Amino acid sequence: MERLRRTMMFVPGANPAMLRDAVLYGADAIMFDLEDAVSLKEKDTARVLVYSALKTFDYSSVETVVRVNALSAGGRQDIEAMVLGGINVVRLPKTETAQDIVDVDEVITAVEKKYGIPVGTTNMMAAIESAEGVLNAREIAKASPRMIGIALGAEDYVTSQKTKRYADGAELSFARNYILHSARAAGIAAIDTVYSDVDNEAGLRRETELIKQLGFDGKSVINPRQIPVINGIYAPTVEEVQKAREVMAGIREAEAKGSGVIAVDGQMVDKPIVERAERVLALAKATNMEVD
Ligand SMILES: CC(=O)SCCNC(=O)CCNC(=O)[C@H](O)C(C)(C)COP(=O)(O)OP(=O)(O)OC[C@H]1O[C@@H](n2cnc3c(N)ncnc32)[C@H](O)[C@@H]1OP(=O)(O)O
Ligand SMILES: O=C([O-])CC(=O)C(=O)O
Ligand SMILES: [Mg+2]
Repeated sequence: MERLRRTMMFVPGANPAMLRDAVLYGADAIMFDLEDAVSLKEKDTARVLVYSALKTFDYSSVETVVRVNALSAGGRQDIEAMVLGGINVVRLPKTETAQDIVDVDEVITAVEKKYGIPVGTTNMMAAIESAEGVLNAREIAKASPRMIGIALGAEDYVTSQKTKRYADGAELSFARNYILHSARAAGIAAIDTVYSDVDNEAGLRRETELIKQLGFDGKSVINPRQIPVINGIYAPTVEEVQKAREVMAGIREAEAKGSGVIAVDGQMVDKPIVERAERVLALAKATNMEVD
């Protein structure tokens, strides 16, 4: 089973208490922020704080991600400190072109070589936050073998589209679908954007149901209260697990009889349905549900 990326929690890099406790809340990934959650005068402090957090705290149960600044705005120093600190993934915000990814890849490679870290150790992802970025998503997703995912950054995106976020998400429909297709075509993860209204649990639920239906792996998160809601929506239900087990038992029986297709509860079961059942069981196992 591929790595779970249901919840990636932003943690402002200049906040020592949040850096210390971030791992406690059950997010699949902790995303240290050196970009928009950090004021200009705190940029250097945040870089040092996140570096020492990486060296001090045990993040082994989660994937560590850092949102760096643009290469022209301190990103080189960010990357050097984070790669040296052992970060798992560098996330480039406001990615516009595949060349942006190639440029960051080169900086990471230079840092890995400088410190004797095997080249390729550090993964990358891109946040896409503009029309240009969305239209180039397909090339961005394939721009480096380090790429593990692409994410929508909807707050900047709607601003650049001269709109705002609405409850039904219609303004994000094209970007979400294009980013999702680009990620799937490249064989990497698709991560949906943050839900900024932290006190609106019903709204978060609606949005998460929608992006799960589309096929996203998960969402970026800004507050610990959002994590159990999203992880819960992504967990398979007991009925889904039961159905998946019936499908697997049925297909084993059919294969024993030399057939590739059977009916379970009046529904046709063939290869893609078996693949989905396997995914449900793997997801159930990964989320510690009882499967057998
Ligand atoms: C458009 C973008 O770029 S989004 C990405 C950049 N933005 C961010 O990173 C924002 C991150 N989130 C936050 O700063 C905060 O959650 C806010 C400002 C949205 C809300 O703050 P609050 O109302 O104080 O949150 P809340 O009361 O739920 O906090 C509860 C606890 O969780 C902690 N917490 C809140 N958010 C986070 C976080 N993102 N990471 C780690 N810990 C957090 C708080 O420190 C608090 O801890 P405590 O109980 O030990 O004091
Ligand atoms: O990447 C995200 O979801 C947060 C962000 O920067 C944006 O929405 O502009
Ligand atoms: Mg943004």
